Amino acid sequence: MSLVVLKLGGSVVTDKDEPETVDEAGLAAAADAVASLAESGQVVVVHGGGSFGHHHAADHGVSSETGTHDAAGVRAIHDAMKRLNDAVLDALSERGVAALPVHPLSAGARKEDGSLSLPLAATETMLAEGFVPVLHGDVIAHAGEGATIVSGDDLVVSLASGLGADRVGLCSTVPGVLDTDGEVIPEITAFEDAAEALGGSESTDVTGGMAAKVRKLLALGAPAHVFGPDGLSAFVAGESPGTVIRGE
Ligand SMILES: Nc1ncnc2c1ncn2[C@@H]1O[C@H](COP(=O)(O)OP(=O)(O)OP(=O)(O)O)[C@@H](O)[C@H]1O
Ligand SMILES: C=C(C)CCOP(=O)(O)O
Repeated sequence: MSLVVLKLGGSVVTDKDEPETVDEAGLAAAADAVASLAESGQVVVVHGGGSFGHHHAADHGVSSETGTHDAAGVRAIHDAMKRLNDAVLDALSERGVAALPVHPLSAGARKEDGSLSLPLAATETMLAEGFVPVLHGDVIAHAGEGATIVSGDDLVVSLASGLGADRVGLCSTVPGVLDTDGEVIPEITAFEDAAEALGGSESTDVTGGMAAKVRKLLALGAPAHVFGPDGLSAFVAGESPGTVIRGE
């Protein structure tokens, strides 16, 4: 059975500029797409932080590299992500999807060099039993740093390579990776293909926006599609909307 890893960008399922606000229309469209994918194969969902995780992370001075030992701060970030995760799970379960949460804080960790170790037994067993695991960008224990942020994009890379995904999709608010004229770049095989056009994110985002996304997906070694909400149904249909990123 085919396995799809789909990331729902925080900017798709939340209003990124209003603290802790779900984008109901964006979430509904995304949940419809997951429901269609789940009818025909296995799917792992990952969602980003949007206006839930990033504001709290910035307030506590925590990023992917800079950690904290303040347990209250870690909980503030994690609890916000759990609230968003609950909203995503509710939207999926309303559509009959057997969605279950996997919280990275309780499952994985980072080594001193920043590399992510994400045990996959829970996710794998859920898939085998017909569930749809739903992970999320989170705060995670990091050797020597206390706890740092793990982005949904990092989780996608670990999941896709560890589980041997057949297709990877990242749904963001932009229709793909854009060139300096604002046109979608159809294919990226090296960072230089898009370096000039790759800035960070326009909103509060402690994990690096589109440039970091492209770097991580190039390291994946499997094709990944970056597309906007309008590309969701094409991705579900097995087409190739937006930008395809193929690592070496
Ligand atoms: N060349 C580019 N093409 C497309 N988007 C770009 C480019 N350069 C910078 N960006 C920014 O990257 C953003 C997408 O990355 P971002 O990490 O915010 O997406 P996301 O995955 O939806 O959100 P989150 O990190 O909350 O999950 C766009 O909204 C845009 O502001
Ligand atoms: C800020 C937090 C907690 C999650 C970040 O995940 P991302 O939005 O996928 O980068």
